[in-house]
Amino acid sequence: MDLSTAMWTAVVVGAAAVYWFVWMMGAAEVKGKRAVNLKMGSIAKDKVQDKYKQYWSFFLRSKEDIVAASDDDKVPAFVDTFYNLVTDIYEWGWGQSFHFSPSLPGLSHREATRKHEERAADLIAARPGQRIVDVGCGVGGPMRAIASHSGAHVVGITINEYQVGRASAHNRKADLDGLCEVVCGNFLEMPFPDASFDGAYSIEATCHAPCLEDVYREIFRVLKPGALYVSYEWVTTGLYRPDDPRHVETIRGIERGDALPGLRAQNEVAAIARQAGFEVVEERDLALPPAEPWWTRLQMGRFAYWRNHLLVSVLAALRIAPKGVVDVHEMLYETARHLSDGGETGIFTPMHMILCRKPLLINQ
Ligand SMILES: C=C(CC[C@@H](C)[C@H]1CC[C@H]2C3=CC[C@H]4[C@H](C)[C@@H](O)CC[C@]4(C)[C@H]3CC[C@]12C)C(C)C
Ligand SMILES: C[S@@+](CC[C@H](N)C(=O)[O-])C[C@H]1O[C@@H](n2cnc3c(N)ncnc32)[C@H](O)[C@@H]1O
Repeated sequence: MDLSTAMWTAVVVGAAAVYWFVWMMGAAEVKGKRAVNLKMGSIAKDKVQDKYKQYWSFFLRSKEDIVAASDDDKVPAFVDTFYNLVTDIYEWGWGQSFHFSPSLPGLSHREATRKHEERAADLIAARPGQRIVDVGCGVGGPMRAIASHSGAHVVGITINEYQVGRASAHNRKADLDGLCEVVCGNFLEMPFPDASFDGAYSIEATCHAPCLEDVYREIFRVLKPGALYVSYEWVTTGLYRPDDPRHVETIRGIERGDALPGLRAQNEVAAIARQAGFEVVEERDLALPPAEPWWTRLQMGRFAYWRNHLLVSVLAALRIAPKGVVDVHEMLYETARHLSDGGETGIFTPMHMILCRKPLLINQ
């Protein structure tokens, strides 16, 4: 082989390797978002790093510090920034459903995710002709699963405008835009009339509210009397010891890497729901045995994280992705470690299920 043939062979093989690395290895589990298309929501490319720093210094504080600085009301704006920073990375590396689910032997992650979503629809007995609200809908993975499983009309609300665009595009692509609708708004002040929904659900979303009672009250307001509401809550369990520094570090790690103004304790949730006016029908940690661990999906991807880290670093160096994407990716990697510690030690669950009913007769 002469020199020029060898050089051309090297160029072709190199290009094929780069193509394979970026497009095949870096492809989203659920196709639709690829590494080369990573944006940071509606943040301009040159502002990503600043926005990330602002986010980080806000959530680096504990709940007590946020409250002491009277910064509670700034939480939704920082949660919005968070989702500008992470939405594309989540979609690329996890899929269109931004939540966990128990592993189900013999089923893929995607199938297990779907079962967890359909379970929510079944719990509130969603059916055709009903209007259901999805409180904190992300890019609509659960909404599409629930609408097609139940035949109900689902209206999702998210604080993040970029997610509204993504969710609406996915709805159209899935031919579900007749049954699924997305609005941008704050779930603490929803742009919906009183008693306008037949049911509601929230999947791993209300943990972003500084005060759980406020969001539960708002959901209560928009529900018709007799309607059901189910939530999958992020909480610390009874195994959490606030005097154990390793427990505290795990929980603080989960809070700062997931835009949470302070995790609540599992045994507080039902009392809060009652305080908001609901009857509590059922309450259960869906992560408890016989459920299989939800956190193994995070651990099994160690190699994938390193591959992804390399990929985002290359894309940022080539200025295809914004510079700050590497910081955000690193933050998520750390967060994954804390989440899986939380799962393994049992001090944290992302799926404390609470099923509530708005009473038919309300005592004033
Ligand atoms: C409910 C919430 C989000 C839960 C999960 C969907 C996300 C929590 C942590 C995320 C991730 C961590 C590691 C990332 C990895 C480094 C990257 O290469 C690919 C994406 C990750 C796997 C990413 C995916 C989504 C999470 C699992 C919170 C915010 C209330
Ligand atoms: C972890 S994601 C879960 C999304 C979706 N439930 C799912 O499982 O795919 C949390 C969602 O809550 C939304 N959210 C957080 N705080 C909010 C607020 N104050 N008002 C409306 N949406 C909010 C975020 O924008 C995001 O869409």
